[in-house]
Amino acid sequence: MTKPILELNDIHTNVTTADGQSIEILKGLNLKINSGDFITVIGTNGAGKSTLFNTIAGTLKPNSGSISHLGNDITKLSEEKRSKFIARVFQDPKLGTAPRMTVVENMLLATKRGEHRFLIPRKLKQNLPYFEELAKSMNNGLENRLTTFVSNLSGGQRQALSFLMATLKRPDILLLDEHTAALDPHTSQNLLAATDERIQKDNLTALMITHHMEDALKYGNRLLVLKSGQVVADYKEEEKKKLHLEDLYNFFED
Ligand SMILES: Nc1ncnc2c1ncn2[C@@H]1O[C@H](COP(=O)(O)OP(=O)(O)OP(=O)(O)O)[C@@H](O)[C@H]1O
Repeated sequence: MTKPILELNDIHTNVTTADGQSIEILKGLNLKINSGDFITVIGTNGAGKSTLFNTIAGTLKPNSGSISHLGNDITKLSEEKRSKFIARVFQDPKLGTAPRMTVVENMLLATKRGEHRFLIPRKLKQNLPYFEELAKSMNNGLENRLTTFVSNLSGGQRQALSFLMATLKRPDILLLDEHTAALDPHTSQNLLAATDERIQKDNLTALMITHHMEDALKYGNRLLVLKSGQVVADYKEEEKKKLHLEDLYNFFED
């Protein structure tokens, strides 16, 4: 059998509060992610969803437990080194892009994720048709703003750019941390549709945190429910297809 692309074993992760207290957020979390999985992740506020992403990305180191990537132990690997194979898109449109650079300059930098990065004007010209095609695929006019400074883009265009940048150099694991939450409903649905299309087309492995149960049901082949720092449900393929909104709302009661 092929090795999981990522495996988390008995992960315990603490965070330090403003008054210096260390509190355990992930409490013995286990998860196996297979190549091509598109997993939607839901759970109450404070369930540990972002802490899970921080632990996967290496922003936070677990107190105990292990993480392996294609069978190799990466528990102690730095965030920078993990960025060679893990890409992340955040909720905040200001994160993940360089505001004083143009759209295409940002895209060129993204082709070197996890490496030393500098801009070569010749490469920019060579890649222009490809970048334009990618921008078009986002269906929000980004292709008409290729030489615009990122700070002048709309929130939706900026998030679409962040998403493209995270996927330009194929990541083994793509982490989408409520990447459409700051957008209006129409813009959000547009970006989600473009996200899904790219994930399917490139057969990417992705985890997507969302507070919208409809989206959690609609997208992906797997649905994970987090509660108090543990996985309390993990619906795969056929099981997920049979789920209804009420089934998910039940997890948010008490
Ligand atoms: N860096 C930090 N410093 C202090 N507390 C933190 C930190 N990160 C997270 N926490 C706390 O840890 C708990 C879990 O947070 P986390 O962001 O992982 O939850 P979440 O499931 O993503 O929630 P939400 O849906 O609200 O984003 C929360 O109580 C949060 O306040």
